[in-house]
Amino acid sequence: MGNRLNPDDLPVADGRVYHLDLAPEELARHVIVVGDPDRVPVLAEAFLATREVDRFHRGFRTITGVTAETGQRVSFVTSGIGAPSTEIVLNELAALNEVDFTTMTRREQWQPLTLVRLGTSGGLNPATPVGTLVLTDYVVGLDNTALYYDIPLPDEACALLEERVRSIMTGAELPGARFAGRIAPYAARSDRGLLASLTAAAGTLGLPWIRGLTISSAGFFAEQGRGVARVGTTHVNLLDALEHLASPWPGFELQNMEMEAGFFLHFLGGLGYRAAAVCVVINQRTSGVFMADYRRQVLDGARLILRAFKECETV
Ligand SMILES: O=P(O)(O)O[C@H]1O[C@H](CO)[C@@H](O)[C@H]1O
Ligand SMILES: O=c1cc[nH]c(=O)[nH]1
Repeated sequence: MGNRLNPDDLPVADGRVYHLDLAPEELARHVIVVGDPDRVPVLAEAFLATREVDRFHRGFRTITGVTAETGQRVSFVTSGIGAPSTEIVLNELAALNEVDFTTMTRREQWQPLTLVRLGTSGGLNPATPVGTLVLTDYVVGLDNTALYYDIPLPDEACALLEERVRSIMTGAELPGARFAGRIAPYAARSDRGLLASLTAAAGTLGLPWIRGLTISSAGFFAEQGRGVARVGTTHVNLLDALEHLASPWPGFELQNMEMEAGFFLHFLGGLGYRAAAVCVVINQRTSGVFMADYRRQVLDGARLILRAFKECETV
């Protein structure tokens, strides 16, 4: 029992993990993770033929069931907003998959989970219309939550991206800003096989979609170039600066900005799970257009992911 987990390290009450209020057998091996808890019942209503679990705790709604279209068991899980919240959820999902809750020890064997983040995002590419589904190829995270997890660089493209974004961020800093030089961009990528399945499903369904580069910010306002508050910001014209990122590399077109894909792909890639991100472009940061009703596009995104899950199952 040397590797028994301390109840304070992994809090479990009534056999269910603390924040998600979920037991190991209640989690499916294919998971769609959404930011907004209200999106969970919408997806369940649209896609599940049967429901076996519906839980809501600490703002995290989870529904598990079998889909009508593919007959696959799937969980819809909430990440909440931002990397810190996502860090809690993904650690608990991994524990549900890898820990025996009766002995509180790590299982010797477990199957990797397959997870896709389905979210909304701000469009950074003027050529990509609002309503498009962005399949994240690579992501650069600007939060510091991921920096607590020492995961090797996935490839050379990630190394290049980290360097480029670091240099762009530094160049956009206001001279003398207190936190100048403190932001450390990190890059991650979607699982190649899962991304290929998503790309194939998107082509089959005939939806507006594009593959590209995503920026994951640590916040929604100053972090995404929104100077709303009455305090100064560390960077000037951050969005203008980031827009210059894509140009040197065909295939690395910058597409969108959101708040979870960076940690999601970094952490899950480190665990060896299959993970990807699909986000609807709901506004155009460069022109200021905003689409408040994106329910149909989110449902399209979920349909696409469920198709890809089914294809992956046979690979
Ligand atoms: O729609 P979700 O999945 O929440 O994603 C986006 O929307 C939130 C900001 O409004 C952030 O969580 C961002 O990543
Ligand atoms: O602009 C946007 C829209 C959605 N989500 C974000 O994080 N930013």
